[in-house]
Amino acid sequence: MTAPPPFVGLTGGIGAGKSEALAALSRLGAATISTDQVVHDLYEDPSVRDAVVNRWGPSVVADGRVDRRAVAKFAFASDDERGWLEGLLWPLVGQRVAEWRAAPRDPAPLALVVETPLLFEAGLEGNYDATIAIVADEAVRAARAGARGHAALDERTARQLSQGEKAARATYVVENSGSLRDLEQELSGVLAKLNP
Ligand SMILES: CC(C)(COP(=O)(O)OP(=O)(O)OC[C@H]1O[C@@H](n2cnc3c(N)ncnc32)[C@H](O)[C@@H]1O)[C@@H](O)C(=O)NCCC(=O)NCCS
Ligand SMILES: Nc1ncnc2c1ncn2[C@@H]1O[C@H](COP(=O)(O)OP(=O)(O)OP(=O)(O)O)[C@@H](O)[C@H]1O
Repeated sequence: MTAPPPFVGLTGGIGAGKSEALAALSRLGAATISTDQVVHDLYEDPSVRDAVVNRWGPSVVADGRVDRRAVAKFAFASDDERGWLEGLLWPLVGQRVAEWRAAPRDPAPLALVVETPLLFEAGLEGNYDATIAIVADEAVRAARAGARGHAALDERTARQLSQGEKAARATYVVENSGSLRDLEQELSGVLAKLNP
């Protein structure tokens, strides 16, 4: 029997380029999943929608759908509120990722890569065969994140480890201050190391 593909956690600061890295890894032959996207999908689940309405009231729903900007304002207002939301969502995200990981794939991908912004903060590194931190110059990252217009950007940042701490803990550190082509090339090197 051949060994299963390496199970890899990908993280990085807000705006460092995690989503672009995930897209590049997919082009290079990895199977990928984004926990941010899983969270977005979970908000379509009526039981999740009802739970956030029960907690914060009807203003978190617009036209029948959860308004994530409104949720962010409530969730990042205090550690208790943020902790409540993470307690609701993280087990559900874990279940979805486990199902995704177990799905049969033919041909086998070069790696199974999970984008997880809070990988180290949540203590998940032991779940993975290897971890990748995407980092970018602070000014580049701030400009990219600022352009996104995230609600409660400072509070999100405060809940995360610094780029330096993420990089120190990761198996591989990938610099993304240059072009998308440079990013893909670096990630190609990481995939080669993961598949000696
Ligand atoms: C607060 C929510 C509604 C904001 O949605 P929004 O579309 O504005 O942002 P999105 O989900 O795309 O996240 C963008 C970035 O924000 C940061 N972020 C998201 N959740 C958190 C958090 N709990 N703590 C710190 N940073 C966070 C991450 O860097 C992430 O990449 C949403 O992020 C959420 O429900 N977060 C709680 C669940 C969680 O912890 N998700 C992280 C992955 S499991
Ligand atoms: N190397 C690059 N060259 C040009 N633009 C880039 C590069 N890397 C990322 N970007 C752009 O910067 C923005 C943020 O990148 P991306 O969404 O991949 O980061 P992220 O870490 O997933 O961000 P978030 O934390 O906001 O989810 C996007 O608009 C993306 O297209």
